[in-house]
Amino acid sequence: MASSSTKPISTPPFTTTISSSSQPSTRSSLLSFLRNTTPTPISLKLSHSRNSFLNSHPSSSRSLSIKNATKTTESAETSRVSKVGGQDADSQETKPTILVSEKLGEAGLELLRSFGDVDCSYDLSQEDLCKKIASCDALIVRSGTKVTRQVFEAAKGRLKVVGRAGVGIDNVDLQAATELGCLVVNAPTANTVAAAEHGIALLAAMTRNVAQADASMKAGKWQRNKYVGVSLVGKTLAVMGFGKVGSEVARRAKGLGMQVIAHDPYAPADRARAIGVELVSFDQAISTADFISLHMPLTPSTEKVFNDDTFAKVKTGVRIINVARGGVIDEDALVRALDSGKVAQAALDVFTEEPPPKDSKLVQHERVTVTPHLGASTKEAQEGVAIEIAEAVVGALQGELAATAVNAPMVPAEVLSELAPYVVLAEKLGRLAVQLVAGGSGIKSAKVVYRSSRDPDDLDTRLLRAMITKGIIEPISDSFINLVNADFTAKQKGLRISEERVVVDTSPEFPIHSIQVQLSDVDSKFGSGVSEGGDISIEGRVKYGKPHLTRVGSFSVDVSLEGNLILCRQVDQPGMIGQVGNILGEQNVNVSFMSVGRTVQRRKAIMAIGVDEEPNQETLKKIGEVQAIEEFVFLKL
Ligand SMILES: NC(=O)C1=CN([C@@H]2O[C@H](COP(=O)(O)OP(=O)(O)OC[C@H]3O[C@@H](n4cnc5c(N)ncnc54)[C@H](O)[C@@H]3O)[C@@H](O)[C@H]2O)C=CC1
Ligand SMILES: O=C(O)C(=O)COP(=O)(O)O
Repeated sequence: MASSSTKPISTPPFTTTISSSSQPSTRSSLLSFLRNTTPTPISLKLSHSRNSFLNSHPSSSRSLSIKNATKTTESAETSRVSKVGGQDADSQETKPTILVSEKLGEAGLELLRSFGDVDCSYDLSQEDLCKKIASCDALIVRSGTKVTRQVFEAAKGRLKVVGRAGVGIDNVDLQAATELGCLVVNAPTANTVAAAEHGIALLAAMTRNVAQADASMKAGKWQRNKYVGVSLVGKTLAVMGFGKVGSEVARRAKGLGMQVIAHDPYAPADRARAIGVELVSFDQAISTADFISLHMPLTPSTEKVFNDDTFAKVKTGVRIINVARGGVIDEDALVRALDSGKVAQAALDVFTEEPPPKDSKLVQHERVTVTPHLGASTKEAQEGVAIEIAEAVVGALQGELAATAVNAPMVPAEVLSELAPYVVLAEKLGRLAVQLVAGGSGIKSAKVVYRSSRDPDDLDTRLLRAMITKGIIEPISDSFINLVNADFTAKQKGLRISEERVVVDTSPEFPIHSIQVQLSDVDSKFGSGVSEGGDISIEGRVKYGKPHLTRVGSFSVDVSLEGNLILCRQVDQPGMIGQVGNILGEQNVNVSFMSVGRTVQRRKAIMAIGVDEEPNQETLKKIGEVQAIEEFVFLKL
């Protein structure tokens, strides 16, 4: 039962707080970012017909946590890893299965092996990949594996994370991954220098005909006049895509005495200026350059941006280097431009189809230098990439947020550690608010109000918003909801989430003073949860690093958000805490926290009771029968 020790927190006016019990650490809560927990709302008094949205059912028990995942998977290979059946998975030793479908650096493999069962199966056909994937928790790929919708569907919900050991994720169907709640992470930094160096190597090799001259000598020839090259110094290089690789190429090209211009619609001008590069329009870049080096990702908007029209605008005799993706060039158009002399030479590391057909005109072209997608292939880059991706995948399998997530809010580590307790709070508030909704009307809009003393630009709320969305959607959806697909699922369900920032005069040491979740145009099964404005309204704060519920409707309370929660509205009178506490105690339900909030003394009060266990129906019925209690609701956190 509750002890009578008072927690040293400042309570709002008219609020009494009694607490016992240890609280979950923020870290353990953090681990649940990518998990799916499934509360089932139960309410007695004032519980009318359930609205269509809520009616949709309690959510499934799928989870991104390894333990739960093995619980729900039925494949033969899973049972080899763990046969937990219907038992409590916590008591089982389970190891995740990680499929590595392309060669990965040894240091990364070691890290993965220390955590899970690693299956290195290279050169799998799509069919074999689809068969294998149903028994895998993670998949690690490079550019050679196509992770299609078919693969995600074949995973039947078990696959939690796809790790791309490199930058480009054009071989992964991100939309399918997101819809099915599978996190995609990449390793964006470890191969930047390798790719840039390869770009420079191709540039130099192409202009001095190194590959052609080498082949000629090996064929027994000595052709000094045939392989006269062109110089780089003083020439203009256009870097298309001024990101990590592009800017490193630019830096190196400047060292070779080239003039460098760049085109990138999203690159900040000051970064370009800092290394003496002018950002220009696409047309200006291609029409003034002697050399064009491609460094943009392959996306629907960059696919075949180099086509007949583009080649018509380039300087005659231009030389092209592509270490980005083959698909950004229309390869047939490039062959035409080479044949016509519009393009003098090309150096290509990447191709639309890899490997390209043996009779590819482009590969066979005399003025084209080719390498088989070697941009990232240095020992250093491969070790770095392997470690970067192994860490991200292991973290994701443990339920942690990945700083390199491609299809979930990505938050820098320092921001994440500051936001962590608010993230836990955000999900719990969403979860509580939705459990107060009664039947009759679907939830169409939710509003989140963040009160903070920080400048709006200084607070990134994407992660909080996603967690509130997850909290709202999860209890009312039969599909698997996590941080990855929460927004997508909310949109599918027609739920609009708006956000408002209110600047308050509190200590800027803390990023957020309070978070309020309001659900409008819905009926509540707990009338006291409705604010004066008519919305279901729940507000919380982080206190001493822990999430607290501080307001329900227009009642101030103060209860630590852990375990489960009972909210009662009663006539404010002595003995209420004791009566309810006794009922719970008789059933061995431990009270972890208790708080009474009232508007006017001896009139209405709200009692918020944190309970470790879930009271049975009998216990809840007894609480409902206490005379002074007018309504109450049991909520799972
Ligand atoms: N050949 C190889 O082995 C390697 C190839 N790559 C390729 O290089 C690409 C770039 O890598 P990073 O620099 O690390 O990525 P990044 O994300 O740092 O840079 C990409 C840049 O392209 C820009 N961009 C996007 N759309 C554009 C457009 N329409 N026109 C011009 N710029 C546009 C972006 O704003 C961004 O600044 C990757 O997406 C990958 O496809 C990367 C590493 C190795
Ligand atoms: O990182 C990238 O985008 C690359 O293209 C490298 O590809 P790879 O891992 O060598 O197949």
